[in-house]
This record gives sequence, structure tokens and C-alpha cells, in this order.
Amino acid sequence: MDLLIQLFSGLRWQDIVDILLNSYILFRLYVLFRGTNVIRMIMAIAMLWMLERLAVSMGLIVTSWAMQGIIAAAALIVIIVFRNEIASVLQTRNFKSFFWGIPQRQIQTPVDIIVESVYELARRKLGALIVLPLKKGIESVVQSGIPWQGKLSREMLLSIFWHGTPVHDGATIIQGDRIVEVAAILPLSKRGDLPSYFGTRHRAAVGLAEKTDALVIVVSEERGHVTVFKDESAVTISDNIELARVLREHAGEADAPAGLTSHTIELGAVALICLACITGIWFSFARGLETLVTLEVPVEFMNRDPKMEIFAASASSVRLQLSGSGTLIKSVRPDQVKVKLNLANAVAGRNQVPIARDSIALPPGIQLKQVDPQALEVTLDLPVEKTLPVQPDWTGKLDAGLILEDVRMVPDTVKVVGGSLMLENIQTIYTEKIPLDGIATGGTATVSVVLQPSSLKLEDGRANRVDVIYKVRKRPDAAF
Ligand SMILES: Nc1ncnc2c1ncn2[C@@H]1O[C@H](COP(=O)(O)OP(=O)(O)OP(=O)(O)O)[C@@H](O)[C@H]1O
Repeated sequence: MDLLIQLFSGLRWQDIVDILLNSYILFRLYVLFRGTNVIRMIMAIAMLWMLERLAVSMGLIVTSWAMQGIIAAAALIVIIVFRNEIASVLQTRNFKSFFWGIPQRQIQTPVDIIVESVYELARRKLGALIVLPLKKGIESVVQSGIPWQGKLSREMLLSIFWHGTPVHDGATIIQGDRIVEVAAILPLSKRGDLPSYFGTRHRAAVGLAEKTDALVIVVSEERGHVTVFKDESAVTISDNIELARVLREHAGEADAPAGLTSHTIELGAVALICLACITGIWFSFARGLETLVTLEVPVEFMNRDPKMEIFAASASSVRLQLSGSGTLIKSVRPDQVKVKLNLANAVAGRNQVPIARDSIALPPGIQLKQVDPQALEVTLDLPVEKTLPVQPDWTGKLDAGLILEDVRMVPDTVKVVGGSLMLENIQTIYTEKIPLDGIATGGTATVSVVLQPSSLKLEDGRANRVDVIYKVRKRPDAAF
């Protein structure tokens, strides 16, 4: 339970959209290929993929490598072997049905036309083999005959099975209200318990019925009987009404009234399975493969006393070690990670401010492993202005015979801004070092003043430049 809470905690709205969107795409793929062999192969590949993930998580290197190869080969096989089935699914669906709605499995089959034609064929002793596929595809077991795409009519059926027609041999396949194929070759059953009068036409019907969920009607050329094959059963029907009932029952699911039909239950279950699969895949990507990353994040200071200013901080950024799945870690943008230190309790002077977990904002799914440093020293003070005299900071030595006669600073004072505590201890401000070596005559040195500590600032708009005007003269006692 704890594990579940941990897994689902921090789920972002983007993650929920991600899972729902992909579950819907998977569900639409199922709806599109429902009843075909393609969907069964895709499910088998999905199972293999899950096993492959399991092998990876268990560290079975060769097994996962081999499974990857099998999955790639299986995907290729699906495309090659089922290309006709894929093409026919894509051709028979309109653009809207890719995204919305549940396409009817079958357009209503005109049962009466079939019944009427079948008994007419029987009366005329014209042998016939008619296939009405249902959910499962038949493409993988039927050797394709001649594509037809003609609207079903009594006349068309009679003419197809008329002896003089080149297409009368083999089976005619009806989908919805169309004859889609003629002269198709069905798989012969190998059953040994079939009646002796079942020749190849009947065996072909038995063969297809046992391999698929199609219903097959045979009109015997020899006896003029009409036999219906479905699954394991073979029923000879001599009554129009009974045949119509059987055919309607076969196509029943497509015509079933709205409500909680097995069809609705099936789609509901598939929708849940899609959601579960995508959630599982999402977690394996988003929460698996823990990755560590170290980020240098600038610190923001919050809630300080408005009268005070931050004059110094031991660091302006902190190093955060973060962990999360590789995918999430890669998607982290620097602006999503923030360190905000609360200075509400800070006082004038030096403050030790710990970097607590709640002062760090992380994107969901990312965990904090380490913070370095764990606290910052922040110096707060009341900013004040102070005028300080400027003194030159001479360095080196004048020539032995020279002395500095007069030194004047322009300006001789500067106004600085700094913390009140700090400025209490500063009485003078010095220029940068001015070398005396090599000076032979008077002159002017333009230098800057040293603002130490660095939080010390010159008053607003003031350029850091002072002129040191000096005169040099010979020592009266110097030897010439
Ligand atoms: N595998 C097959 N797929 C499709 N049609 C087949 C297949 N084998 C045979 N047929 C059809 O069955 C016809 C042969 O029927 P055959 O007389 O052998 O069977 P039967 O079961 O005795 O039928 P009938 O009672 O009509 O004579 C072929 O001309 C052909 O049209």
C-alpha cells in the first residue's frame, strides 16, 4: 500500500494526460483491428515486450537481448504476413472511425437474400460454398481467391455458382452486404469422423469452421441439401425460416440493441486493460531506472525585514543532488528547481540559515538526495550612508633624495553606503595602492578607492575615481 502511495504521489497533470492519451490510442488500435489476427499478434508482441522488460529489470542481459530480437522479427512478420488484413482494415474504415466511435463489426447482412439464393441454388442443384466471417479474421487460413466487391443480390449469387462461370469453384465470402471475394480456397478438415458423403466442399466448410468463428453454408450439388457449419457443428437445414434464424443469430452481435451487451462488456474490459498496460509502461519509464543528477541552483532570499539589506551571504547558490527516473530527470528544466530561504527570523548581523527541505521546490517525481552546503551564513544590516575621508595608500619608496611635500585628494571624502554595524568600524577609506617608485616630480594620480568589504558601495551614481595630487621636492640635506 505504501509502495502504491509512493508510486502515485507527485503524479503531475501532464502524467495523467500522458497515460490517458496513450491508453486511448491503444484502445482505438484495438477497436480498429478488433476481430483480426493482427490484434492477436500485437497482443502477443505486447506480452513479449513485458517479458523483455522483466528480463531487463532482473538483469538477464542475454535473455532481454534475445527477446528484443524476437520482438523486432515478430513486428516485421506481422507487417509482412498480415499486410492484406492491415490494408483491408485501413481501407474499410473511414477517417473519423480512427479517432471516434465504435465501427460496426458488420454492416447488416441481408439475410433474406442469402436464404432465398441458397434454396434457389439447392433447387437447381448448383453446388455452393458461402462464408460469413464474424470476429476473427479468416485471411490467414483462406487462400485468397478473386476480389469481388459487389453488392450482394440473389442474381449475383446465382450467377457466381452457375457452372458456366469461371469463378463458380471455391468459396464466396460475404461481408456485410457485399460479396468481397469469390473462388477462395478454404483449409480442408483432417477430421476422420465426418460422414462419408462429405466430399471436399463439405470438408473445406468443416475446416474453416473449426479454425475460425465464421459460418459456412454448403449447398450440395449432389443432394441439393443446405448444410450450415459453425464451430464443430454441421446442421442440415431444409427450412427457410430456420436458416434465416441461424444466420441472424450468427450476425446477432452486430445487430444487438444498445445496452450492456457482451460487446459493450468486451470494450469496457479492453479499455481497462489498455489503461492498466499504459499505466504500467508509464511507471516502468517514469519511475524505473533511478538516475542521479547534481544541479547548481541559485538561492532566493525571501521575507527579510524590508528595512534591512543582505550585505553578505556565504554562497549565492547551492548544489542539489536529485534523483528520479532517467526520463524525468532529463526533462527537468533549471527554472523548475528553486531554493527559497526564509529570512523572516533573521536579525541584523550574521545569521545561520539552514537549507531545509521545505525551502526547496522540485518538480513532481524528483527526490532530493543531498544539499551542499546545508546552511548559509547571511549578513543582514540596516543600510546607512557615511562620509569617510579618503587616504592614499602609498607603496614602495621614493628616490633617496626626494620627499613628498604636499598631497591633496580630490575629493577628499566619499559618501559610502553600507550596513550600520559594519560602518561603525570604518573611519577611513583608502585608495588602491599607488607606487612611489619612479616618481621624480609632482603630478596627479587618478585611482579608485577600495571598497572593503565588498558589500560597501559608493553612493548612487558616484564614479569610483579620486585624484591624488602630489608634490615632490628634493631633501634639503640631499647630496648632489
Ligand atoms: N478447399 C476448397 N476450398 C473451396 N472450395 C472447395 C475446396 N475443395 C473443393 N471445393 C469445391 O468443392 C467442389 C468439389 O466438391 P465435392 O463434390 O468434392 O464435394 P462434396 O462435399 O461432395 O460436395 P457436393 O455434395 O456438392 O458434391 C469443387 O469443385 C470446389 O468448387
